[in-house]
Amino acid sequence: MRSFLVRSAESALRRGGNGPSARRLFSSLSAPDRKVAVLGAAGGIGQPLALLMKLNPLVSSLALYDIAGTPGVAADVSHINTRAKVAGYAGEEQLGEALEGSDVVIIPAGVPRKPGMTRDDLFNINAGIVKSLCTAIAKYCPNAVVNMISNPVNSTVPIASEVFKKAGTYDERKLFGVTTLDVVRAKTFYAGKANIPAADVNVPVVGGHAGITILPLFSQATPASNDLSHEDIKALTKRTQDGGTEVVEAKAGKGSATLSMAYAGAIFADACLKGLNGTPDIVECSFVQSTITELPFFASKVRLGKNGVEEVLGLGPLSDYEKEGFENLKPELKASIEKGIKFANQN
Ligand SMILES: NC(=O)c1ccc[n+]([C@@H]2O[C@H](COP(=O)([O-])OP(=O)(O)OC[C@H]3O[C@@H](n4cnc5c(N)ncnc54)[C@H](O)[C@@H]3O)[C@@H](O)[C@H]2O)c1
Ligand SMILES: O=C(O)C[C@H](O)C(=O)O
Repeated sequence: MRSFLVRSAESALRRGGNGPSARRLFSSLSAPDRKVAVLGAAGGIGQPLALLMKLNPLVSSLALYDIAGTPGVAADVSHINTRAKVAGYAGEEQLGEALEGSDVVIIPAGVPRKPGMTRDDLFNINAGIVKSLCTAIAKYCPNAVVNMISNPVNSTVPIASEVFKKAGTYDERKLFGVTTLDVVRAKTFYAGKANIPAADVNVPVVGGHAGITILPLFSQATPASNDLSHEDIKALTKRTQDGGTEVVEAKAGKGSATLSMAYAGAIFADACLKGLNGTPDIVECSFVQSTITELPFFASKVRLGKNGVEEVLGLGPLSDYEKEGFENLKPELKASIEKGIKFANQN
């Protein structure tokens, strides 16, 4: 078994990996059995995410669930000669079986934006979807780590927390809003402007996942660049905050980011799996229950471990521009969190 894993990881590296992220994604060589379930697996994110999770040698079992279409996706992905055994589940009656025994559940289920919409415009449809999926998670895999991708993340994560609280299964260390795409974008845009290889760059992104609630901390970017003016930093911040809208407009009615999101989702799920497996020093940004501000949820760097969140890390020193952004984002983020909590308790 070990030599199979070594060969899978090495050949994945040879084929695709040339940076720290790719190396981290494919690097573990002797791993315990781990089941990952993707809910919404037939969708624009779900399909490439299923592919990337099938390539991850940390995954031994991959359950692909959607309301329809998953048997085809599962048959297709299952022919790839990597470790994970793949099964497709379609329709609510198969949801329990898809979830049972899962260590990590990734949720990209729900409708995406069209041009002119905000993420909050998705609330009415996606809140109900997330609520019913989380009710099933509480029943069938209450100990799983949950990676919430469905928008609006600033509200869907609080909805999930309330559902789990009501079911008596809430463990704040195991609920994550996936904000990795904001980090991926901040790294790419910064690298482009500073003329640094993208794979070498790190940029924390804090706050939430919508418009001004997305706060990239370019003052903490590594490697530091002395070539960027304040105007450059403002433009990079705005582009990171509007990155989702940039894709929605370019797709012109055919949805939002799917491929970059699948990449970001795979990076984050890999970090969660590494944490569960006891790999030390796994740190990613994520929207989690937090006490680093007065808000109950906030995205920041978190250290991942055997139980999910091991430590919520502080914000570090902020520039004056970032301090202003930090104060400005709080009212909108607070309202989105409260909206999610209210929905979960009234419906
Ligand atoms: N967190 C992020 O950074 C981020 C990035 C991109 C997109 N998103 C969000 O992810 C979600 C999905 O985007 P997409 O482009 O994949 O959309 P999509 O429409 O292509 O796919 C969504 C899938 O969800 C499925 N679905 C709907 N109801 C379901 C249910 N009850 N159970 C299981 N599956 C269900 C649909 O059948 C569909 O296959 C959207 O809400 C989008 O806004 C988040
Ligand atoms: O922008 C969207 O609606 C999708 C996603 O949240 C993104 O950031 O790309």
